[in-house]
Parts: sequence; structure tokens; C-alpha cells
Amino acid sequence: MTELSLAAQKVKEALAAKNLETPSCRLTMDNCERKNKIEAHFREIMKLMELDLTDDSLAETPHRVSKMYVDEIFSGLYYENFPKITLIENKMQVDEMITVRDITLTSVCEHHFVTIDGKATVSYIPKDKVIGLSKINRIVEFFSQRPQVQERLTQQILVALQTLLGTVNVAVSIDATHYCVKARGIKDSSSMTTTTALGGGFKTNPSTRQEFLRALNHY
Ligand SMILES: Nc1nc2c(ncn2[C@@H]2O[C@H](COP(=O)(O)OP(=O)(O)OP(=O)(O)O)[C@@H](O)[C@H]2O)c(=O)[nH]1
Ligand SMILES: [Zn+2]
Repeated sequence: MTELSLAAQKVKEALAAKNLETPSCRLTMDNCERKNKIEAHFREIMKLMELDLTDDSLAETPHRVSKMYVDEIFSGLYYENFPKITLIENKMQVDEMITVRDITLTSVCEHHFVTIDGKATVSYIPKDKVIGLSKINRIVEFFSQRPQVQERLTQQILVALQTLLGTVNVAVSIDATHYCVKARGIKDSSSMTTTTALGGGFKTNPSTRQEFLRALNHY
């Protein structure tokens, strides 16, 4: 197994300590074996749906799905894939809020295994370290690439950033459309869900909280 980076180890421990880890059972299996097994099971699912696996358009689908699950849409289940994090010493002594707004987020609902399509906004007030901006997008992407509920996803991003930045002063908000609500079930095509996770001053200081809420609303 690949050795985890220090950042990945710290984030993993912090989430476990706060009971925020995605429920999972570890297997001693490499990704090749994992993909082969998923492929075989997905082939069975397709057969049970009475699809003709000899058709040239369908024949490779079980293989495609297994690759997509392990290497792409569920790759965030494995901390070996945690992004490389660049932290810069806060020499400029920035002590005001930094916000990355409208981060594209695509995840999968863990109840139905269909798409969650949303945007995240992340703010923090630096202490000793400033993070490379794109790393915030990458952390959002990492935790999105798991079967998720929006509430847990929001909290996981918050705790990961608090851990890496060494400050509790972090805030995360996600607006998302759940395709399990839009494309099936109640079939509501317009409703969206907003979740917010606030840490430190964002929770306790009314003016910091207001500043974040204003940033969310673009004014
Ligand atoms: N809290 C929360 N619920 C979610 C999320 N994604 C999906 N759900 C809900 O999970 C619930 C699962 O409910 P069930 O009654 O077991 O499933 P279902 O019969 O398919 O329900 P319907 O969607 O109402 O047809 C549904 O109400 C979904 O809308 C999420 O991110 N957070
Ligand atoms: Zn769902």
C-alpha cells in the first residue's frame, strides 16, 4: 500500500476523532483486484436488468464503471489520493478573511448513488499558514469523490481545512441539487439544498459570521 502523506494522515485522524469519517470497512485489496471484482458484480447487475452484454456498446460498460468508481468518482475514499497540499508561511501576516467562492462540486448521493451537483464556498482567516488557493478546490474535490450526504461532506471539508491550516476559523457552505430529488422520487427540478459548517469566530462572532454570509451572497 502507498504510504500516506503527512497531510492525509493528519486529516484522516482528525475526521476519525470527530466521528466524521465516511462509514467504511477496510479491505486488504489493491485497486486492480478491487476493479476486477466491481466489474464482475456490475456485469451481473446488468445481466439481471436483461441487458445484452454481447452488444458492442454495452460489452465494455462493466469495465468502464469499475474504472470510473475506483479511479474517479469514488477515489476520495482512499487517502492515497489525498491532494498534495502547499502551505505558505503567513509572512504577510494576513488576518482578514480569504474566500474561494463557487467551487464546482460533483458528488454522489450515498442513498441512491446518483449525482449531487453543487457549488462550495470556503472562507478562512489565516493564522500561521496560508494555503495554495487551488488546494482548497482540491480538498473539496477529494471529499466530493465519495458516496456522500451533503451535511457530512460540508463538515469533512471544514475539519480538513482546520487541521491543515492550524486554525478553527474556517467556514464552508454548499449549495447543491440532488438528482435523487430531481430525477426520481419527488422529481422536484428546482429545489436546492444549502448546508453550512462554521468554525471558531465564524460561529461565535456575529460580525465574522455576517461577513461570511455577505461573501456567500456576493456583496
Ligand atoms: N439529509 C440528507 N438526506 C439526503 C441527502 N441525499 C439524499 N437524501 C435523502 O435520503 C432520503 C432517503 O429516504 P428513503 O425513504 O430511505 O428513500 P426513498 O424511498 O428513495 O425516498 P424518496 O427520495 O422520498 O423517494 C431521501 O429523503 C433523500 O432525499 C443528503 O445529502 N442529506
Ligand atoms: Zn439520494
